[in-house]
Amino acid sequence: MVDVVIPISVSGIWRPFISDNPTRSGSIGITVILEPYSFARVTEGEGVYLNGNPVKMKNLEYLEAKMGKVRVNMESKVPLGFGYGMSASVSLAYALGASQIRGIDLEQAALLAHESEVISGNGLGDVVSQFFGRNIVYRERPGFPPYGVIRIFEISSDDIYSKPLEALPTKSILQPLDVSFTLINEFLSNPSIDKFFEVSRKFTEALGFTSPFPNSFRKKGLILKLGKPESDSWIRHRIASRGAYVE
Ligand SMILES: Nc1ncnc2c1ncn2[C@@H]1O[C@H](COP(=O)(O)OP(=O)(O)OP(=O)(O)O)[C@@H](O)[C@H]1O
Ligand SMILES: CC(C)(CO)[C@@H](O)C(=O)[O-]
Repeated sequence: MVDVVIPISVSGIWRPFISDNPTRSGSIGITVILEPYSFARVTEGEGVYLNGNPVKMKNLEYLEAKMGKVRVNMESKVPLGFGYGMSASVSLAYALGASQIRGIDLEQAALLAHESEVISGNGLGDVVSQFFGRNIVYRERPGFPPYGVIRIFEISSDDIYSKPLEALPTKSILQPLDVSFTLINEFLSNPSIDKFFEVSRKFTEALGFTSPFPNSFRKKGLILKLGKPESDSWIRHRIASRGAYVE
């Protein structure tokens, strides 16, 4: 029996880089790593369950084929498909848990989770950010290390809120926009939580996603907001100071 702990990841800027090699594919961009963590118990058996519901996705078929079947019971405070990087979290939970049961190196398992995300088209930078990252992650070069390169910004906040709106496919947000480079540089010139929200709002608006709330942006099917909202129906987050780990 293995317990795995995984943070949420929400990208505010991204630019896809897809090649024939899934290890080298991914995205550059800026991503905030958030609590609450998801918890997964991985055991011998089969079937992946998120908050008691069976999960079927291509990522898991890939991981089952590469690592053999295991059973994953996962609990998360945020839903799958909205933009919280949950497909990467489920894949990482599977891969990290199975690695301990089958005697596979942890980083090799994370690579398989990254490949499963790229091949299924569900995510590009989430596994790298959740596994190697914490706080705010700048993916300078796309792909899994050593091809991929990340830089971590030690920024903290416990004043972040999200509102899940709807599940949307990742392909609806993969249009490559050149403005991503300008906005990444804008963040790098003054890295702070306020700047992260400012550049993320500009980037997601350029993609056609708008938020009616102040100090916020819409990433795919969710709104991420800095500062307490007027209504209570939001999920509260703290920036996570640790990436995914096996307990
Ligand atoms: N109940 C469900 N709701 C949403 N998606 C589901 C569900 N069950 C299985 N899926 C599958 O889960 C995957 C969700 O991947 P997706 O990348 O959209 O989610 P995410 O990781 O939460 O978002 P993002 O990658 O934008 O952060 C899809 O392949 C979808 O088909
Ligand atoms: C493509 C993406 C925005 C989906 O959440 C994410 O995986 C990322 O930042 O690469």
